[in-house]
Amino acid sequence: MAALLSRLHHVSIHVSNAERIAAELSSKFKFNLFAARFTGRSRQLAFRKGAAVFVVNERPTQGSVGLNEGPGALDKHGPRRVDAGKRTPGGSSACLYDVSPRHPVDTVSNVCFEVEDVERSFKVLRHLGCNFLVPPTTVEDEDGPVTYSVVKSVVGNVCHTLIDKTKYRGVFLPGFDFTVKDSEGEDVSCPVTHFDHITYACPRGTTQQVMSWYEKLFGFQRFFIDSNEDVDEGFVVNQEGIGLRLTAMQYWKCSEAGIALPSVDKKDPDCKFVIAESLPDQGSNQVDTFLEQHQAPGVQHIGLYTKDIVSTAHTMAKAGVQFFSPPPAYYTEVGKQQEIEEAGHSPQMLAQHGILLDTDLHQDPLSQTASSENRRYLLQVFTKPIFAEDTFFLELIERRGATGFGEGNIRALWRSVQAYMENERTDSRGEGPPKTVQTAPY
Ligand SMILES: O=C(O)C(=O)Cc1ccc(O)cc1
Ligand SMILES: [Fe+2]
Repeated sequence: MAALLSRLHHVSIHVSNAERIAAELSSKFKFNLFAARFTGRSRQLAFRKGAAVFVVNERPTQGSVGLNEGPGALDKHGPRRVDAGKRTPGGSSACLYDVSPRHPVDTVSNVCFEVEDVERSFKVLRHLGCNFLVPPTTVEDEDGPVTYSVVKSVVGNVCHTLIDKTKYRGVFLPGFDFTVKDSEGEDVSCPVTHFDHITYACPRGTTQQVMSWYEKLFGFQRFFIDSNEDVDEGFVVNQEGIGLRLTAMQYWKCSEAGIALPSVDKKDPDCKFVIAESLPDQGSNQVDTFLEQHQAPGVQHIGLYTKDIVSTAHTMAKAGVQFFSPPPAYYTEVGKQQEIEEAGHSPQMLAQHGILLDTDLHQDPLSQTASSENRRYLLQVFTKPIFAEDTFFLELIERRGATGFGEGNIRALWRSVQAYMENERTDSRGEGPPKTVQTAPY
């Protein structure tokens, strides 16, 4: 039996300069800083937009604490409690609810999940051979206790904090102080509601191992991105210089149902996970670039779900977010133009910010043709890398019925990134004038 997850709680970023990424998240991506924790050695800043929460941790530059040296590090005597009664919880620990990674570059390295019972999860997972970096540890403040534990994932530097907040009445976590109350109302110009998916960049040949790990330990289930996808191969795009293998998995929120088996009580799927690996002999690509520059497998991008991608991209672009754009021909190609119009959008509006549209022609088994009612759409736009290296980026995604990832969008994204790496990126580093990039038609 796996340890089931109630829901995704937050995603934690570790950077050398918290101020820079904090400014990006709040002024450009319109996240609200709502809680913060400062110690002599570190800063942790929590930002949210809808249910999507990022915690930005500043890497201590000197005398940093290693993975297994933290205050809650696992000792040979099993779990130990840093416990009750503290008004200022967490003492001086550098990264409460996380480990301070010794990672050489900025990175998104912890995906924190809520669970119902950390002690129980710990026992189950340890029995299944899981590697714990922090044993169950309780911290509390006047709003009650929270118990957490940190487990190392099979993917590069990724860790998962498992957290039980069921007895906690506060808004975020003990140890964090509230900053100005963020506006609770919906931001109509930028309606991002939650994390849609998290994509890992992994080395060739490791997808199966990653899938099995998440299946066995957390009960994740495979889902097919495409109806023609091969069970063993995953969704393979291997043409015209694109060499990508994608495999997707998800879990079901199970908090309200107690520990129900996902197959018995299918609740809404929570954030999906995508494993991306490159294929050989297709030249340089964004997955290998990530692996080189990040110096490990890890979180390559996160899809932010929005109810209105046009308005969100417009607001963010005005605030300075840079998006990848496909070549203008994408929007003037007859088939694509018609597809965009049939979906109720204007090619000009989508072109303005590089928004891609894919149609999933879901054929009703009883009907001969795919009518407009069973067309499902997927709109996506990808930002340029957020950190100094070509590693992590964000994506905006609006789903109109489509649940997977569009092959056309993946191709368009791939080409835009390729063009950027060969052209703009070198140009922005002052290495010569822009070159004309030849791209294949869509
Ligand atoms: O399409 C998406 O949003 C995905 O998440 C799939 C994906 C994964 C990795 C890439 O380098 C490009 C596309
Ligand atoms: Fe994505």
